[in-house]
Amino acid sequence: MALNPTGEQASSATNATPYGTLPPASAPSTRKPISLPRIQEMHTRGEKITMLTAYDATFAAVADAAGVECILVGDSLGMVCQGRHSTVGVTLEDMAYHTESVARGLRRAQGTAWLIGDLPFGSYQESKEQAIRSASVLMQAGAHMVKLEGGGWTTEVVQFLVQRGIPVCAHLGLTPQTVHALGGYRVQGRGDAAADIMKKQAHELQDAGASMVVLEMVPAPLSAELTRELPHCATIGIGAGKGTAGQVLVLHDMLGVNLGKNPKFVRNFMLEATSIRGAMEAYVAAVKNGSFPDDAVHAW
Ligand SMILES: Nc1nc(=O)c2c([nH]1)NC[C@@H]1CN(c3ccc(C(=O)N[C@@H](CCC(=O)O)C(=O)O)cc3)CN21
Ligand SMILES: CC(C)C(=O)C(=O)O
Ligand SMILES: [Mg+2]
Repeated sequence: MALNPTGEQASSATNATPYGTLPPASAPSTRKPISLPRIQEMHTRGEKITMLTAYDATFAAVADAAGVECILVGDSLGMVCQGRHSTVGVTLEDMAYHTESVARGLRRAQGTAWLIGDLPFGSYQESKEQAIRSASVLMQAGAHMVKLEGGGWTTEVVQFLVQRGIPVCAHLGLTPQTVHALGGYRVQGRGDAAADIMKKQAHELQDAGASMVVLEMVPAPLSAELTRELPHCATIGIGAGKGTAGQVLVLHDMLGVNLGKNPKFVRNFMLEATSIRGAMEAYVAAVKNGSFPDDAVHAW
């Protein structure tokens, strides 16, 4: 039986290719594209936002069909696709290539996901002007939003991009591009002093117009507090407990395929599914109903 790219049985053979049957180009989409106002509304209502990384057209289309609302073309591709030990070596060209592939996949599948492109190390640190040049490359590759790591010095960069019409996702806590300065992939924001700095940075980023912020390896009480304190900036947690507006995982991690040891915040959703699409659906369901992440495993 022919399968279309989203893993469903094809209903007609009108769009057959040697590799399977594509949905007809004219098929009306029943879902509305995810927009920034929709993400804001989910945050306001407390409906959990789901995000997964994807690096290619097919996985992006399957994640979209599984109901994942946001797809991040993460610079984690440097680790999971390129085999690096960190994300530091990833270039803007690499990010543009994968962003274009994902954007094409979503277009072909008539996907509705919100597409976020990660600005890689070295592509926004030099100046606001460098940042907007780099962000433009990812937007022209098909991203709807760009993400950049760090707080404090990034505030004016975020404001510059947002004022020029580029939606921005910030990223606080463990910022993998600065792993060498942080001394390893470890929890951030522990203790009152570090928590106060993160809170200040998060408020500045919201005020600068960041409409999302990834909180990576942050103590659960701190990320829950930030989520309540930032009504205009949806918090997306990874190893940050269940109190955030949404969750993100690296695609390969949640499918149980890896080159080494997984971070302990990862859950392998293939163990409760019989297909990749099923695993993604299980992830969406678990985030929506609050059963992922799990308090015991994901508290720092
Ligand atoms: N496959 C993959 N998954 C990710 O979540 C991920 C990437 N790659 N690449 C970019 C960053 C790097 N991240 C990482 C990488 C390693 C750990 C890790 O080893 N954590 C250990 C040690 C914690 C500690 O020392 O306190 C853990 O047990 O969670 C965590 C996050 C998260 N991101
Ligand atoms: C882990 C997420 C948040 C990320 O930045 C990436 O995949 O690069
Ligand atoms: Mg990243």
